Amino acid sequence: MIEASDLKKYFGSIRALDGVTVEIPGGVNLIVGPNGGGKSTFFKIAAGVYRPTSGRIRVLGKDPWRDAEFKRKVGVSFDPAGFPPFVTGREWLELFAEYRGGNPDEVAELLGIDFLDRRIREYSSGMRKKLSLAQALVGDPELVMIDEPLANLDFEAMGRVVEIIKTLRKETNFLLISHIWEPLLPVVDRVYVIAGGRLVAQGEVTEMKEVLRNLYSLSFTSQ
Ligand SMILES: Nc1ncnc2c1ncn2[C@@H]1O[C@H](COP(=O)(O)OP(=O)(O)OP(=O)(O)O)[C@@H](O)[C@H]1O
Repeated sequence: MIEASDLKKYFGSIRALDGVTVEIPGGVNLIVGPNGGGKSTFFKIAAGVYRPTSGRIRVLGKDPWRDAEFKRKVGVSFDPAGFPPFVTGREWLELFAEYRGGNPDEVAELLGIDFLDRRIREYSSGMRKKLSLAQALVGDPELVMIDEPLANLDFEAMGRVVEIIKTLRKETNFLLISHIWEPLLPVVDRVYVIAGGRLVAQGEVTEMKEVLRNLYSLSFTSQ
């Protein structure tokens, strides 16, 4: 689904990604790692937002930076999400539905969104997160990429998102970045740890539970 080879992204002297080689198969894939480790940079290259400094990436067989067709097959939710303030949630989702298909009302119902006709500038952070998730899901894309799917959500909404992934994983692939990884583990297939601009661990979720627990307790004991 995603293949990267010696992928690098430098911002001046900052080596945000410093040679990542990875093959991410279909399924539900979770990227974790410390703040500033390079997760979002990898995500943005995979989403076609950043051009790599060097190296190669293919997502669903396409070059995300160059291939316009790519955007019809992939739904993306960034964190933080950027929206134009004066449009309504419905108008925003209609833009995505226009080129990817799908129905804004259906995806809104799935996420428990009952505020589609209000202007986005009136939304709370949790409402913005839900709209951003809806934007990634509308039109049933082949790959759904979500940066922080559970951030800013209440417990009910978190449970709903986990259930949505559980249902959709039969026909859709996911690439997730999440600091809140524990609720996601039951629906995740594989975990990747990016730190210091490098891929430092990867594996099936069953093998990675211990690695995750160690990372978590290390980050507490080192403070
Ligand atoms: N647009 C940018 N310009 C300059 N430096 C950047 C830019 N984006 C990221 N960086 C730097 O690249 C490094 C990796 O950042 P990145 O956002 O990829 O990390 P992350 O793992 O997603 O972190 P977090 O968990 O805090 O979101 C950091 O040192 C960051 O300061």
